Amino acid sequence: MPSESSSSRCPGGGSHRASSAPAQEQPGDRSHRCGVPDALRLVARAATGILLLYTAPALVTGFFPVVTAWSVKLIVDRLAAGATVRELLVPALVLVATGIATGAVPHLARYLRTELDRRVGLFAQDRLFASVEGFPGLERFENPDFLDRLRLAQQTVVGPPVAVQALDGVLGAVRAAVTVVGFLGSLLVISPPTMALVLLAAVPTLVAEMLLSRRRAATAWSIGPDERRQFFYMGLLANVEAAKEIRLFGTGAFLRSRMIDSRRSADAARRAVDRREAGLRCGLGLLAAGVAGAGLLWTVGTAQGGSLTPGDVAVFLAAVAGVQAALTALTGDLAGTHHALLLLDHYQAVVRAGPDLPRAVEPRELPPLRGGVELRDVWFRYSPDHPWALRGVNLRLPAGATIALVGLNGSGKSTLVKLLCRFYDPTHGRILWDGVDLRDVCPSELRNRISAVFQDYMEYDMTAAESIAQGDLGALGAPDRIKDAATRAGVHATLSALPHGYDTLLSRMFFTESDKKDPATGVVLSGGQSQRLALARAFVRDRRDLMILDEPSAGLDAAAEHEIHTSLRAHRKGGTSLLISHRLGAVRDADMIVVLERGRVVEQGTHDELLAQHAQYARMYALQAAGYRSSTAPPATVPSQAPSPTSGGKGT
Ligand SMILES: Nc1ncnc2c1ncn2[C@@H]1O[C@H](COP(=O)(O)OP(=O)(O)OP(=O)(O)O)[C@@H](O)[C@H]1O
Repeated sequence: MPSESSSSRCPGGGSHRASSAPAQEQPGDRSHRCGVPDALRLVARAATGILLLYTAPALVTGFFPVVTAWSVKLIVDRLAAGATVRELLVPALVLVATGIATGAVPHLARYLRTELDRRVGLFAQDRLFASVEGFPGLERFENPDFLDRLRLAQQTVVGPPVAVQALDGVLGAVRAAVTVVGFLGSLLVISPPTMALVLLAAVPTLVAEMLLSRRRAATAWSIGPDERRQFFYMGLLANVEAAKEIRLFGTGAFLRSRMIDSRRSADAARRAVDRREAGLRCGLGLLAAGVAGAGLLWTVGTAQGGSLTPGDVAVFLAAVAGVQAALTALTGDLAGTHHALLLLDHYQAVVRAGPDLPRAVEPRELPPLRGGVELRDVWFRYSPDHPWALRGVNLRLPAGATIALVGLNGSGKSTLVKLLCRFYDPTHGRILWDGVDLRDVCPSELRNRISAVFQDYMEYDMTAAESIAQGDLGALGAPDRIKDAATRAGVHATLSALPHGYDTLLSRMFFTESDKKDPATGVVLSGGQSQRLALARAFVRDRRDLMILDEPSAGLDAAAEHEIHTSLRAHRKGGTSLLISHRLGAVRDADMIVVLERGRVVEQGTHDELLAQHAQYARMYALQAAGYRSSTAPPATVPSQAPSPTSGGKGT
């Protein structure tokens, strides 16, 4: 169990506190729900100065419609009273100034807004991926709920960041509220009955707009699955990997119809809301026109009686239109803010998720491997809902030995490797590195001592040298190390012959308009060559204590796999290696072969010892050897020394 005491630093792993991994948050979990202050804090941390510059004019513009109406009123009233030019000058200048500001401020605000988007986007993106990079384990990457949340969180940082959208919504709502209050206050001063009339007309608008925005938000969420399906089919139809099967199986039309069905279904939901919105807006328009008309008749009549001035009539008309427009904007802004905050929830949940593995308070140093790695009664399942992948594994990997792990599909080989790298912790039991429990060491320190090629190795869209140096970034400035690793992986000749040698880009993704026709811009390696490149990536860091090759050679022929393992042993004399392979002949020279079956170690020993046991290993080996014989008949009995399956088909 992780020990508990004061905090200390773990290189690359953050501070250590005794804590178990936080419970997996679900997308529906609202315990950390974001509010406007969270959005503001994020924007302020990214760009305080621009935030202040942007906020002030954005709010001031709320007064413009009211100031304009009052200026018009004063001019009209003074004109009607036969005022002099001097008396008209001030309201006229205010009107002109407001007009200029109304024309200029939006452009300035737009520039500040885009700058705010850029800075907040950069800050939020860096923070999001720093958090993701900080998860030491793999569980979250294999959890569909978390992946869904991560996908939504990524959406919040591409395009206009949602924190700025939330800020904009709030500013818009405040601006609209300022306009409404300004007009109502003006009418209260001029004529309380007209204010009551405008207020009365505003209530249905407000209610209708709120209902509409709620329905729009509900529709946006309800069509989410349809939209995701649509994107899935779009991606599939444009994907080079899928293209082979789609063409061969002739499923293109089927997939396209599914994509279109998803779109139709989403469109139908949107259409229903649009229709409702159109009907309601027509009603609101009629209501506004009715109120404006009735109010106008009343105010004109009152003005004729001398109780209201012509300017009061102008303010009334501006107020009816202004309040309706401001209320529509207000509800739209509030709905926009609500939507942005819901998305920000996902962002914050990822950023605040914390490490996904328990952390030792005082991490122990991991010494270079002297004795060995030992698994003691290790049980593991991916979650309580999953069956056990490892069931009480007891195994010792002695330092300096080459150990092969074999077994049928699903027997737990890759799972065991994931535990050795501490991508997960055992559910029960312990893994000891020279007696030190892996739970008590910093994951980054452990991984510093390990090199590996995984079954699902990566292909990087980088130059050949950069791609190999991903195994050890220190090799970036050391071409000899890169060449040595490539030579050992049997890919040096291929890479040297590329248009720019090791500096050739292994991708056709990043060409520009000018060099897109130049084949030297980038090349695509074959599957087997890519696999050798992945091996070179592992070899470039092979001064590590433990080398793991998890089926590194599925794309290579049997002889090539044998050659790789032989070369590995020669270069790693004295080093500890764990080899996983389905080709038993390729690993027959290992110091120890361990057979896994349904998560249990069922046999272990040297090749000869295991053959002598006439058990599962011997059966598997005989079966594979039979596949290499010229005769297709299975062997009647298990031979004591079957021919090597790596003999490349030149069987007996
Ligand atoms: N991410 C995962 N989530 C849930 N179950 C998993 C996950 N990965 C593997 N399993 C399950 O754990 C068991 C062991 O799988 P594992 O990949 O370790 O087997 P393996 O021996 O490496 O198989 P193969 O030879 O096919 O690579 C299998 O039942 C598999 O379905």
